[in-house]
Amino acid sequence: MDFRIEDITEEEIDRRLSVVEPLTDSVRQLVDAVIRSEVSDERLAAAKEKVDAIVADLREQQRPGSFGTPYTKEFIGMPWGNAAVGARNAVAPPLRIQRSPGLAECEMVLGAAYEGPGGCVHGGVAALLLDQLVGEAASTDGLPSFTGTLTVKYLRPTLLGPLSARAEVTRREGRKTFVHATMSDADGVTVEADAIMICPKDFVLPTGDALPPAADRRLDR
Ligand SMILES: CCCCCCCCCCCCCC(=O)SCCNC(=O)CCNC(=O)[C@H](O)C(C)(C)COP(=O)(O)OP(=O)(O)OC[C@H]1O[C@@H](n2cnc3c(N)ncnc32)[C@H](O)[C@@H]1OP(=O)(O)O
Repeated sequence: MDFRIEDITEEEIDRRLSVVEPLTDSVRQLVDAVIRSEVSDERLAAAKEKVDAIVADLREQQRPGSFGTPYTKEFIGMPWGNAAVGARNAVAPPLRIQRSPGLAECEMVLGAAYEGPGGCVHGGVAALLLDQLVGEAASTDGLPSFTGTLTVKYLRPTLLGPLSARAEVTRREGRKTFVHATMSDADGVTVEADAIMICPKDFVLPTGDALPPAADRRLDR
Protein backbone atom coordinates (compact mmCIF):
# COMPACT_ATOMS: atom_id res chain seq x y z
CA MET A 1 0.00 0.00 0.00
CA ASP A 2 1.24 3.51 -0.78
CA PHE A 3 0.64 5.89 2.15
CA ARG A 4 3.75 8.04 1.52
CA ILE A 5 4.31 11.28 3.41
CA GLU A 6 4.41 14.44 1.31
CA ASP A 7 5.03 17.38 3.57
CA ILE A 8 3.22 20.29 1.96
CA THR A 9 1.13 23.10 3.43
CA GLU A 10 -2.64 23.39 3.22
CA GLU A 11 -2.09 26.41 0.94
CA GLU A 12 -0.04 24.24 -1.42
CA ILE A 13 -2.78 21.59 -1.38
CA ASP A 14 -5.32 24.27 -2.30
CA ARG A 15 -3.06 25.55 -5.07
CA ARG A 16 -2.60 22.08 -6.56
CA LEU A 17 -6.33 21.34 -6.33
CA SER A 18 -7.16 24.63 -8.00
CA VAL A 19 -5.16 23.43 -11.02
CA VAL A 20 -6.15 19.77 -11.23
CA GLU A 21 -9.82 19.85 -10.24
CA PRO A 22 -10.89 21.99 -13.24
CA LEU A 23 -8.83 19.68 -15.51
CA THR A 24 -10.48 16.58 -14.03
CA ASP A 25 -13.86 18.20 -14.51
CA SER A 26 -13.07 18.97 -18.15
CA VAL A 27 -12.08 15.31 -18.67
CA ARG A 28 -15.42 14.26 -17.13
CA GLN A 29 -17.12 16.55 -19.64
CA LEU A 30 -15.06 14.90 -22.38
CA VAL A 31 -16.17 11.42 -21.28
CA ASP A 32 -19.80 12.53 -21.24
CA ALA A 33 -19.44 14.26 -24.62
CA VAL A 34 -17.91 11.15 -26.24
CA ILE A 35 -20.75 8.98 -24.95
CA ARG A 36 -23.50 11.30 -26.17
CA SER A 37 -21.99 12.99 -29.22
CA GLU A 38 -23.89 12.67 -32.50
CA VAL A 39 -21.35 14.49 -34.67
CA SER A 40 -20.10 12.87 -37.89
CA ASP A 41 -17.55 10.03 -37.96
CA GLU A 42 -15.03 12.48 -39.45
CA ARG A 43 -15.42 14.83 -36.49
CA LEU A 44 -15.13 11.92 -34.06
CA ALA A 45 -11.88 10.85 -35.78
CA ALA A 46 -10.55 14.42 -35.62
CA ALA A 47 -11.43 14.55 -31.91
CA LYS A 48 -9.40 11.38 -31.36
CA GLU A 49 -6.32 13.07 -32.87
CA LYS A 50 -6.70 16.04 -30.53
CA VAL A 51 -7.20 13.83 -27.48
CA ASP A 52 -4.15 11.73 -28.43
CA ALA A 53 -2.06 14.92 -28.60
CA ILE A 54 -3.16 15.92 -25.10
CA VAL A 55 -2.38 12.43 -23.77
CA ALA A 56 1.12 12.54 -25.32
CA ASP A 57 1.71 15.96 -23.73
CA LEU A 58 0.66 14.77 -20.24
CA ARG A 59 2.75 11.61 -20.56
CA GLU A 60 5.98 13.62 -20.96
CA GLN A 61 6.29 13.59 -17.16
CA GLN A 62 4.46 10.75 -15.49
CA ARG A 63 4.76 9.06 -12.11
CA PRO A 64 5.13 5.26 -12.26
CA GLY A 65 2.23 3.09 -11.11
CA SER A 66 -0.75 4.71 -9.43
CA PHE A 67 -1.09 7.99 -7.54
CA GLY A 68 -1.21 6.33 -4.10
CA THR A 69 -2.41 8.23 -1.06
CA PRO A 70 0.12 10.80 0.14
CA TYR A 71 -0.35 12.32 3.60
CA THR A 72 1.03 15.54 5.02
CA LYS A 73 2.78 15.44 8.39
CA GLU A 74 -0.47 16.86 9.80
CA PHE A 75 -2.03 13.72 8.32
CA ILE A 76 -4.19 15.33 5.70
CA GLY A 77 -4.77 12.65 3.08
CA MET A 78 -4.61 13.32 -0.66
CA PRO A 79 -6.27 10.26 -2.26
CA TRP A 80 -6.39 12.06 -5.61
CA GLY A 81 -6.31 8.93 -7.75
CA ASN A 82 -9.07 7.17 -5.79
CA ALA A 83 -11.69 5.59 -8.10
CA ALA A 84 -14.61 6.96 -6.07
CA VAL A 85 -13.41 10.36 -4.86
CA GLY A 86 -10.04 11.15 -6.49
CA ALA A 87 -9.62 14.84 -7.30
CA ARG A 88 -7.43 13.88 -10.28
CA ASN A 89 -9.61 10.97 -11.37
CA ALA A 90 -12.27 11.77 -13.95
CA VAL A 91 -13.69 8.27 -13.51
CA ALA A 92 -14.74 9.31 -10.00
CA PRO A 93 -18.04 11.18 -9.88
CA PRO A 94 -17.64 14.69 -8.47
CA LEU A 95 -18.51 13.70 -4.88
CA ARG A 96 -18.15 16.02 -1.91
CA ILE A 97 -18.45 13.82 1.15
CA GLN A 98 -19.47 15.39 4.46
CA ARG A 99 -18.05 13.56 7.46
CA SER A 100 -18.83 13.62 11.14
CA PRO A 101 -18.05 10.94 13.72
CA GLY A 102 -19.47 7.64 12.50
CA LEU A 103 -21.23 9.27 9.56
CA ALA A 104 -20.47 10.04 5.91
CA GLU A 105 -22.97 11.62 3.51
CA CYS A 106 -22.98 13.08 0.04
CA GLU A 107 -25.14 14.36 -2.75
CA MET A 108 -24.23 13.73 -6.36
CA VAL A 109 -25.49 13.83 -9.91
CA LEU A 110 -24.69 10.66 -11.87
CA GLY A 111 -24.82 11.09 -15.63
CA ALA A 112 -24.33 8.99 -18.75
CA ALA A 113 -20.87 7.74 -17.70
CA TYR A 114 -22.34 5.75 -14.82
CA GLU A 115 -25.04 3.88 -16.74
CA GLY A 116 -25.77 0.19 -16.32
CA PRO A 117 -29.27 -0.79 -17.47
CA GLY A 118 -30.53 1.92 -19.88
CA GLY A 119 -31.12 5.15 -17.97
CA CYS A 120 -30.12 3.59 -14.66
CA VAL A 121 -27.04 3.64 -12.45
CA HIS A 122 -24.75 0.62 -12.91
CA GLY A 123 -25.00 -1.70 -9.89
CA GLY A 124 -21.21 -1.81 -9.63
CA VAL A 125 -21.04 1.97 -9.52
CA ALA A 126 -23.61 2.06 -6.69
CA ALA A 127 -21.55 -0.54 -4.82
CA LEU A 128 -18.33 1.43 -5.44
CA LEU A 129 -19.78 4.63 -4.04
CA LEU A 130 -21.36 2.91 -1.05
CA ASP A 131 -18.08 1.08 -0.38
CA GLN A 132 -16.26 4.40 -0.24
CA LEU A 133 -18.88 5.90 2.06
CA VAL A 134 -18.86 2.97 4.50
CA GLY A 135 -15.04 3.16 4.57
CA GLU A 136 -15.15 6.86 5.35
CA ALA A 137 -17.86 6.49 7.99
CA ALA A 138 -15.92 3.68 9.70
CA SER A 139 -12.66 5.63 9.63
CA THR A 140 -13.91 8.99 10.91
CA ASP A 141 -13.56 8.24 14.60
CA GLY A 142 -11.43 5.13 14.74
CA LEU A 143 -8.45 3.48 13.15
CA PRO A 144 -8.33 3.12 9.37
CA SER A 145 -10.74 0.41 8.26
CA PHE A 146 -10.79 -1.74 5.17
CA THR A 147 -13.84 -3.43 3.72
CA GLY A 148 -14.02 -7.04 4.89
CA THR A 149 -17.51 -7.78 3.66
CA LEU A 150 -19.92 -5.58 1.73
CA THR A 151 -23.47 -6.82 1.14
CA VAL A 152 -25.49 -4.77 -1.34
CA LYS A 153 -29.25 -5.01 -1.84
CA TYR A 154 -30.78 -3.33 -4.89
CA LEU A 155 -34.35 -2.45 -3.92
CA ARG A 156 -35.41 -0.84 -7.19
CA PRO A 157 -33.68 0.67 -10.23
CA THR A 158 -31.71 3.85 -9.49
CA LEU A 159 -32.33 6.33 -12.28
CA LEU A 160 -29.40 8.45 -13.45
CA GLY A 161 -29.64 12.00 -12.10
CA PRO A 162 -29.53 13.64 -8.69
CA LEU A 163 -28.96 11.20 -5.83
CA SER A 164 -27.84 11.15 -2.24
CA ALA A 165 -26.01 8.56 -0.18
CA ARG A 166 -25.38 8.06 3.50
CA ALA A 167 -23.36 5.64 5.63
CA GLU A 168 -23.62 5.31 9.39
CA VAL A 169 -21.73 3.19 11.89
CA THR A 170 -24.18 0.95 13.70
CA ARG A 171 -21.78 -0.76 16.11
CA ARG A 172 -18.14 -1.48 16.85
CA GLU A 173 -16.71 -4.76 18.11
CA GLY A 174 -12.98 -4.61 18.67
CA ARG A 175 -11.35 -4.10 15.28
CA LYS A 176 -14.64 -4.63 13.47
CA THR A 177 -16.99 -1.79 12.60
CA PHE A 178 -20.48 -2.44 11.25
CA VAL A 179 -21.85 0.17 8.88
CA HIS A 180 -25.24 0.58 7.18
CA ALA A 181 -25.46 2.64 3.99
CA THR A 182 -28.14 3.76 1.58
CA MET A 183 -28.38 5.42 -1.81
CA SER A 184 -31.58 7.39 -2.45
CA ASP A 185 -33.39 9.30 -5.15
CA ALA A 186 -36.18 11.82 -4.65
CA ASP A 187 -38.64 8.99 -3.91
CA GLY A 188 -36.53 7.27 -1.26
CA VAL A 189 -33.97 4.50 -0.85
CA THR A 190 -33.01 2.54 -3.99
CA VAL A 191 -29.95 0.64 -2.74
CA GLU A 192 -28.90 -0.38 0.73
CA ALA A 193 -25.67 -1.94 1.93
CA ASP A 194 -24.23 -3.43 5.07
CA ALA A 195 -20.51 -3.59 5.63
CA ILE A 196 -18.13 -5.19 8.06
CA MET A 197 -15.10 -2.92 8.12
CA ILE A 198 -11.90 -4.17 9.73
CA CYS A 199 -8.89 -2.38 11.08
CA PRO A 200 -6.00 -4.69 10.13
CA LYS A 201 -4.07 -6.24 12.99
CA ASP A 202 -1.17 -4.05 14.23
CA PHE A 203 -1.73 -1.47 11.53
CA VAL A 204 1.29 0.75 10.98
CA LEU A 205 2.01 3.09 8.15
CA PRO A 206 4.39 1.64 5.59
CA THR A 207 6.48 4.78 6.14
CA GLY A 208 7.19 3.46 9.65
CA ASP A 209 5.45 6.46 11.25
CA ALA A 210 3.03 5.75 14.06
CA LEU A 211 -0.59 6.62 13.45
CA PRO A 212 -1.49 9.97 15.02
CA PRO A 213 -4.54 10.11 17.30
CA ALA A 214 -7.78 9.56 15.40
CA ALA A 215 -8.92 13.12 15.97
CA ASP A 216 -5.88 14.44 14.07
CA ARG A 217 -6.38 12.23 11.03
CA ARG A 218 -8.11 13.60 8.00
CA LEU A 219 -8.88 11.39 5.03
CA ASP A 220 -8.86 14.24 2.57
CA ARG A 221 -10.23 17.75 2.42
C1 LIG B 1 -3.76 5.71 7.40
C2 LIG B 1 -4.64 5.15 6.49
C3 LIG B 1 -5.95 5.75 6.41
C4 LIG B 1 -6.86 4.96 5.53
C5 LIG B 1 -8.23 5.55 5.51
C6 LIG B 1 -9.09 4.69 4.66
C7 LIG B 1 -10.49 5.23 4.63
C8 LIG B 1 -10.88 5.73 3.28
C9 LIG B 1 -12.08 5.08 2.75
C10 LIG B 1 -11.71 4.04 1.78
C11 LIG B 1 -12.89 3.19 1.47
C12 LIG B 1 -12.57 2.16 0.45
C13 LIG B 1 -12.78 0.82 1.03
C14 LIG B 1 -11.98 -0.18 0.25
O1 LIG B 1 -12.04 -0.23 -0.93
S1 LIG B 1 -10.96 -1.22 1.13
C15 LIG B 1 -10.33 -2.29 -0.14
C16 LIG B 1 -11.08 -3.58 -0.21
N1 LIG B 1 -10.76 -4.39 0.94
C17 LIG B 1 -9.61 -5.05 1.02
O2 LIG B 1 -8.77 -5.04 0.15
C18 LIG B 1 -9.41 -5.84 2.28
C19 LIG B 1 -8.55 -7.05 2.03
N2 LIG B 1 -8.54 -7.89 3.24
C20 LIG B 1 -7.69 -7.65 4.25
O3 LIG B 1 -6.84 -6.77 4.17
C21 LIG B 1 -7.85 -8.48 5.47
O4 LIG B 1 -8.44 -9.73 5.17
C22 LIG B 1 -8.72 -7.77 6.56
C23 LIG B 1 -8.04 -6.46 6.97
C24 LIG B 1 -10.13 -7.51 6.07
C25 LIG B 1 -8.82 -8.68 7.80
O5 LIG B 1 -7.55 -9.11 8.12
P1 LIG B 1 -7.07 -9.32 9.64
O6 LIG B 1 -5.89 -10.20 9.57
O7 LIG B 1 -6.91 -8.03 10.32
O8 LIG B 1 -8.35 -10.08 10.23
P2 LIG B 1 -8.36 -11.22 11.31
O9 LIG B 1 -8.22 -12.54 10.65
O10 LIG B 1 -7.40 -10.90 12.42
O11 LIG B 1 -9.87 -11.12 11.84
C26 LIG B 1 -10.29 -10.06 12.68
C27 LIG B 1 -11.80 -10.15 12.83
O12 LIG B 1 -12.41 -9.76 11.58
C28 LIG B 1 -13.17 -10.87 11.05
N3 LIG B 1 -12.95 -10.87 9.60
C29 LIG B 1 -11.79 -11.07 8.96
N4 LIG B 1 -11.94 -10.92 7.65
C30 LIG B 1 -13.24 -10.64 7.44
C31 LIG B 1 -14.00 -10.37 6.30
N5 LIG B 1 -13.45 -10.36 5.09
N6 LIG B 1 -15.30 -10.09 6.47
C32 LIG B 1 -15.87 -10.07 7.69
N7 LIG B 1 -15.20 -10.32 8.82
C33 LIG B 1 -13.90 -10.62 8.70
C34 LIG B 1 -12.65 -12.11 11.72
O13 LIG B 1 -13.63 -13.11 11.76
C35 LIG B 1 -12.31 -11.57 13.09
O14 LIG B 1 -13.50 -11.43 13.84
P3 LIG B 1 -13.57 -11.96 15.34
O15 LIG B 1 -13.26 -13.43 15.24
O16 LIG B 1 -12.52 -11.18 16.09
O17 LIG B 1 -14.98 -11.67 15.80
